[in-house]
Amino acid sequence: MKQSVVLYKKIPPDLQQRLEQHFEVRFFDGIKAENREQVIHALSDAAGMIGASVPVRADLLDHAPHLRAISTISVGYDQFDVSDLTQRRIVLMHTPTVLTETTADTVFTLIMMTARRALEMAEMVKAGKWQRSIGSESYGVDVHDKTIGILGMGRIGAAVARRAHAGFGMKVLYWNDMPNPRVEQAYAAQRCELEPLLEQADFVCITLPLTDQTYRLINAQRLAQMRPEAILINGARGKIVDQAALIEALKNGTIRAAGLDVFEVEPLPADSELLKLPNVVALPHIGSATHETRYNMAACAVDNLITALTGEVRENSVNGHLLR
Ligand SMILES: NC(=O)C1=CN([C@@H]2O[C@H](COP(=O)(O)OP(=O)(O)OC[C@H]3O[C@@H](n4cnc5c(N)ncnc54)[C@H](OP(=O)(O)O)[C@@H]3O)[C@@H](O)[C@H]2O)C=CC1
Ligand SMILES: O=CC(=O)O
Repeated sequence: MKQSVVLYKKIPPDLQQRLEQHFEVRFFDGIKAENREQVIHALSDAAGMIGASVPVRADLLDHAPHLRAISTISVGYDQFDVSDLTQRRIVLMHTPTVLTETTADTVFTLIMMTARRALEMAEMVKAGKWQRSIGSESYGVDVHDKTIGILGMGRIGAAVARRAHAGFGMKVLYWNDMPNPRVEQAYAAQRCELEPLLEQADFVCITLPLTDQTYRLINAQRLAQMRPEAILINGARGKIVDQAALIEALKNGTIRAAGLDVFEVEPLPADSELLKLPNVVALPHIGSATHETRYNMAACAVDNLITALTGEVRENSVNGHLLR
């Protein structure tokens, strides 16, 4: 008899078929109040789960006594309590690498849009308000030859550093718990403490995971350490920034602008003050959202679940090494 798995995000039909070759698949379009009882029922004999964008914690896991693997269609895994999963002997799989370049492109999109005020200017043109040559009040700032400060020099941070160094001639500073000799050599990146990085960078880019240590890392005090001309880019997780403090800093000119793909609460409420600020570019968490990359992530996650439940986990596991 096939093992049963809960699929809680829509994936391309050919990938669902690949799953179905190995498992009995019970599909749910997300996990929400309306279908929670049915999900819990399906979890009662499930060996695996695969999906994204939903916290999967003890309130669900307590109903899944046979669960052995969860495959998240994301690289970030802050929706999970890894030590609880490990205690339950559930392996957590994720999708690093396949989304690195696309997410770095999104970070650079935010850098360009905020620096050149592309959204404001495009909205002005669309509104039919472009009636004469623009004046200095509408100018942006250069990106090339500036200093970028990258918080979290992992996969995505390094891909951002490559674009900054090779494409824009930028000086690269970074803050990371361990040195990254490869980026130091390849992109002349310099590792620094957080405070000097914040004091020097024209662009501060967050590419860190959300953890207890990084929660609200960028608070009012750290925003005040940034240059008034500096731009904050968050392509990682909203909760790494104190959003109320950021709104204040953007309103009172502590920093120039912010480019945000992620927010404390998602979807960002339509009445958020952030949306009223002209110096904010807000995207709906689209870091990896291209057809190619989302397909590759789903394929990676499907293969991860198959390996975790039928083979030997060698890569893409968050806690596999703790379970051997
Ligand atoms: N907006 C979007 O759609 C997307 C957002 N993301 C987010 O981006 C994050 C980063 O992804 P990725 O680059 O693949 O992950 P990596 O693990 O490769 O990089 C994270 C880096 O941050 C460092 N780091 C972690 N904690 C700290 C800390 N407390 N202090 C200093 N450095 C720290 C890590 O160092 P070390 O390894 O030495 O601990 C590592 O170098 C993901 O966790 C996810 O949340 C990812 C993809 C898309
Ligand atoms: O936010 C996206 C991810 O893959 O993590």
